[in-house]
Amino acid sequence: MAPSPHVKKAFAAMKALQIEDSLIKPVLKKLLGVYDKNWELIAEDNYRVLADAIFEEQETQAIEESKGKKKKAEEAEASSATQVERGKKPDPGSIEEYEDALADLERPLKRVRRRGEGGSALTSPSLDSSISMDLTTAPILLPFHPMATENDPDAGALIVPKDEPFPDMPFGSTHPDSLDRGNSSNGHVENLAGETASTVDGTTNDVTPTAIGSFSEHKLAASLDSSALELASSASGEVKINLSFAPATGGSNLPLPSMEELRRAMEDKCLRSYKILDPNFSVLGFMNDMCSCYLDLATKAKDSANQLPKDLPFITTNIDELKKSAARMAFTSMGSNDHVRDVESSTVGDSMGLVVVPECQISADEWRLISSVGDITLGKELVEIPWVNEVNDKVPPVFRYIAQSLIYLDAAVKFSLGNIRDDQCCSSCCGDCLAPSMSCRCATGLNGFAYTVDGLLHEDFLEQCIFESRDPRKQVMRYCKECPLEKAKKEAILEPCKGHLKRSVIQECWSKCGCVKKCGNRLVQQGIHKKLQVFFTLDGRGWGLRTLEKLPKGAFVCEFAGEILTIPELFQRSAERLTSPVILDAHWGSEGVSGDDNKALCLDGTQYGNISRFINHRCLDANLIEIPVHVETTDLHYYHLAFFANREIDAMEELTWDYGVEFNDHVFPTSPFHCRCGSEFCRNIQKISKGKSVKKRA
Ligand SMILES: C[S@@+](CC[C@H](N)C(=O)[O-])C[C@H]1O[C@@H](n2cnc3c(N)ncnc32)[C@H](O)[C@@H]1O
Repeated sequence: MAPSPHVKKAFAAMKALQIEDSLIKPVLKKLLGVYDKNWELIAEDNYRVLADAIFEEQETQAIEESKGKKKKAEEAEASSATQVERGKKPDPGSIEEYEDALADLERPLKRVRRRGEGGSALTSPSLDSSISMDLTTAPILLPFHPMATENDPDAGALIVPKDEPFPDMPFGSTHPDSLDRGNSSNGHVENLAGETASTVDGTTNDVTPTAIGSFSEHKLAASLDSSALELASSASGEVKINLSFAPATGGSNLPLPSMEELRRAMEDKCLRSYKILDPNFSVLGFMNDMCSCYLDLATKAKDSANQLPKDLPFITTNIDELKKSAARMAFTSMGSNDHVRDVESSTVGDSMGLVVVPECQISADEWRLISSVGDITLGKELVEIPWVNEVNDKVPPVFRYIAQSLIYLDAAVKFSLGNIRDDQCCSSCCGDCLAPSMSCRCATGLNGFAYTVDGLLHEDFLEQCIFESRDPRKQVMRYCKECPLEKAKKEAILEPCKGHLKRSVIQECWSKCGCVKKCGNRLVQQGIHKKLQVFFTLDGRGWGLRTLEKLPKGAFVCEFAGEILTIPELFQRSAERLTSPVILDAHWGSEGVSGDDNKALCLDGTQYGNISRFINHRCLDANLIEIPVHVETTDLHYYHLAFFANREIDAMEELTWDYGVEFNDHVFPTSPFHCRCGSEFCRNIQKISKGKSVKKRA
């Protein structure tokens, strides 16, 4: 009979994965039986099920061998051979025909997957009693250990899982008392019934029962390599994966996802991320993804933005690992030595088997960091802004995301309706002030309407702003009688004002206007709409912000939000720690601007800030321009600082703005940096002497 092309293809696919022919044959035979010779299913995803099944078979064999069951395996093999000998009619396309043809092919024994990595068995049938993780049926135990609080005295009790399909399985669990009692911390793992489970070194311990259940004797499988996976297997080969799940403090009221939801989310993630047979697939990454998915599903269901950390759980295969990076697992291949160190330092006892994860607390800031992988804004903007790090294992600095600037302490910012004169707004109009039929008073403001109906800056207005900031011939300087910056230095002799650049400003419709929220003259106050991403730069500038979509010239990107500080507050703060201030000096030196200490303001986005705190500096030819925007008050001391694209910006381009810093001149007491902007106009290279204007930013 001519060789079946199906079988031939299957062998070729496995050979490409450097799997020995002798391993393929028995497994393929079984698969044909399981799948009722449905080649379509077997061939899916480049014979994924076959590869998975072979890996499983290998693992099964390894386990059986170690348990002294080699003999049994040989019998099974012999029995299957006898069946063939007895003249059982070969299946159409039987693999026997290909043995000869494939016999002389090279058969390197290299495994596709790395040590410590398991095959995904999410969709492949389990051929024998092999190790598998079937999320559709196998329970994933989530021991939940809230600490008892005044309001919830019951917290701290173990939650007993419902309807365990595998009642005789031991579990690695994090007992709330495990650290205190000390008797469960030395190389043994306690099952849910409080019985003692054997560790891999065979020692046992007695533990006071704390929950229901009865367990037969099983050996605990060693965790894969030194990873933090908590796996337990029974003699029959069933495996349970323990996700330690505990709140940081207090109780949890998260609407937890079902196992089915989790399975679907993980499958989706695997399909997207791992491309099935990718040699880089790792179980550890998979497990961490699963934890992240679980957390995502749970926190999405509950407005995570408003959650206090004490209400939220953390889920971990190893808490230190997760603390360090939720995204790290997905973004980088973690150094194995690091990982071992993490496991060792975070586990109690020296068990090489299941690890007992101590009840860890994570700080509120760490929690925010972990949970913000998908959206660094924590849902506080209209759009999600993810962060990625494809360079190293760093996570973004801890800060509190605020979409709008907030007064720190003494800043005298007045938002009052009385401040807005009737002739400064369009109280009689309705709808969209940019609509052609509208004659709106705001249009007769300083610059008319700055925006087009398409939501972009008018070209001529943008050009004017660009000239004002870049072209010394167009720059107008204003000088304070007593400059707040000089005053704040508190030097014996007050230095004269160095001058402040006069800038064109935008006046948006404000609260007294009768137009709708969606009015075209309310662009900045409508918030971020562009797809942005925080990423780690390759050239030593730390984190940066880039756009994931093409931005037209004049598009609004974001505003600079931070704490509103007075200048004396800024100087005091800068003496204590690093600040990233933006001075709101666009009107300084003009009429109507007092030298009052509490009215000269700046924004500091270091601790409380928005996405703009990640925008790096570029000398002169940055692609963003910052423009003052008056939104809720006519008070010239306070305005929003909005970033617009000053040219068309490609998707994935980094967004930059010129901080206005002169690298050889330290007006503000903040840390200077060595500029790596790469611009041909870089002031750090040219070492231009004293600047033309007061720095906007230190
Ligand atoms: C507002 S932060 C920008 C985000 C910052 N890269 C981060 O990782 O958080 C300003 C700091 O970024 C770094 N930075 C920004 N632009 C830079 C440049 N052109 N060259 C070198 N470092 C830069 C400096 O450390 C600077 O103090």
